[in-house]
Amino acid sequence: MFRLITAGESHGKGLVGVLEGFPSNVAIDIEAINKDLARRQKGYGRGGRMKIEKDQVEILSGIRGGKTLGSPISFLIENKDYANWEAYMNPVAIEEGPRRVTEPRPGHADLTGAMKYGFKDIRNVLERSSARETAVRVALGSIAAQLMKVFNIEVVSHVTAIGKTSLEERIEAIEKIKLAEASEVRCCDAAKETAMIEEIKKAKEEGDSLGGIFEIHITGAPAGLGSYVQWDRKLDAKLTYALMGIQAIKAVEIGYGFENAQKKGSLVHDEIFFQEEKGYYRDTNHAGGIEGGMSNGENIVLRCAMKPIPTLYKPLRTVDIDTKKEVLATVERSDTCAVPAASVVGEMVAITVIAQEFLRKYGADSLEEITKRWKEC
Ligand SMILES: Cc1cc2nc3c(=O)[nH]c(=O)nc-3n(C[C@H](O)[C@H](O)[C@H](O)COP(=O)(O)O)c2cc1C
Ligand SMILES: C=C(O[C@@H]1CC(C(=O)O)=C[C@@H](OP(=O)(O)O)[C@H]1O)C(=O)O
Repeated sequence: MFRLITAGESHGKGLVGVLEGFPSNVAIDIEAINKDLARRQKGYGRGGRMKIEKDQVEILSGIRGGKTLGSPISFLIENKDYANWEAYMNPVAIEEGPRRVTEPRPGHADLTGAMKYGFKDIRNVLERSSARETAVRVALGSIAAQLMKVFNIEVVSHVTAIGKTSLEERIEAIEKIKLAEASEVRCCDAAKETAMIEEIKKAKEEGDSLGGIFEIHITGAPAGLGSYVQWDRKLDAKLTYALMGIQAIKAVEIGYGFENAQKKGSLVHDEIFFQEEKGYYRDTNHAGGIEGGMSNGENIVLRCAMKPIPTLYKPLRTVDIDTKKEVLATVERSDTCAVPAASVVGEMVAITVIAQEFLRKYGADSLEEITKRWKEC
C-alpha cells in the first residue's frame, strides 16, 4: 500500500507530490503523466490561467532509468504564473501585495478558512484551497494508472451533464469514450457537446458559472478489492471518500445509486451467471461493480456531481471581513465551468484508490512479486 501527499500554493513556485510505498521495478512513462496533466488543462469553460500554464512533472526522486526504485517518488510541477506573482508569493521577501483580499466568495473556502486560521488576508486561504492542487493528484494517479495497466485495469471518464444539458445515454462502450478523448468536453454525443458548450458560453456572458456531472468507468478490476469485514475497508467507501476530496465535488454515486432507490429489488439486483471460459458474470451492472464493499469483477461505475464554480464575474453579495459591511465578492480570474477538468481528476483519483486496494490484496515490494501473487490468485 502506498500513501500520497500534495503541497503547494496556486501562485507559489510550484506544486509538489510525494508517493511513498510504491513498489519497485514499475516502468514509468513520464510523457504519459504529462499527457494526463495536459488533459486536465483542457475543456471548454476554463479561464485565462490555463493559457499561462503548461503542466509538466519534473521527477525529483524515486525513479531511475525509467523504473521505480521502491523509494519515495517525488516531483515538482512548476507554476508558470509564479513569475507574475513572485513579489507577493515569494516565501522570504514579502512585498506589500496587491491589496489584501477581504471580500470572501460565497461557495469558496474564503471566509471559514480565514476564520479558522486567523488570517486578515483571504489570499492565504485561496492559494491552497484552489483546485490548482488537483494537478498533483492527476500526476500521482497517472503513476498509479501505469501500474494498473500492467494488470489490464484501466480508467476512463466522460462528462454526462453541464448545467441543465445532460447526456441521457449511458456510455457502456469504453472504446467510444476513448475516441471521444480528443473532444473538448469529452462527451460522446456531438450534438449534446455543442449544446453543452453553448450553455457554458451563455453562463460566461451572464457573468455566471456552471457545474455538472461526470461518470468514471474502471475496467478489468478483479473481484475482491476492498472488503465487507470492516466499514472503513469497503471499496465504495474508499472511492467516495477520495472523490469527495476533489474541490467542488458534492455528490458521488455508485452504479445507478439514486435510480435504484426508486425501483423494486427484482429490477435492481444483477443476476449471477457462470460459464466455464468466463467464470462468474452478470448481464447487468446496476450495482456499478461493487457489492458488499468489494469489487465484483464487473466494470466499476461512479458518477460525480460538481457544483457551479464559486467565483462569479457578476459577484454575489458578501461581507467585508475588515468593515463587516455588505460588499460584492472578490473576483480576480476564474473558470466558468471546469467539469471536463474535474472528470480527468476524478479518473486519476479513482484509479489511485484501485491501485492502493490492488496492492493491499496482491501487494509486495517489487512488480515481479506482485505479478507472481496476482497470477497465483
Ligand atoms: C478543476 C477545477 C477547477 C476549478 N476552478 C475554479 C475557479 O476557477 N474558480 C473558483 O472559484 N473555483 C474553482 N473550482 C472550485 C473551487 O476550488 C472549490 O469550489 C473551492 O475550493 C471550495 O471547495 P468546495 O467546493 O469543495 O466546498 C475548481 C474546481 C476544480 C475541480
Ligand atoms: C490553476 C488552476 O485552477 C484554478 C482553480 C481555482 C480555484 O479557486 O479552485 C481558481 C483559478 O485560479 P486563478 O485565479 O489562478 O486562475 C483556476 O485557474 C488549475 O486547475 O491548474
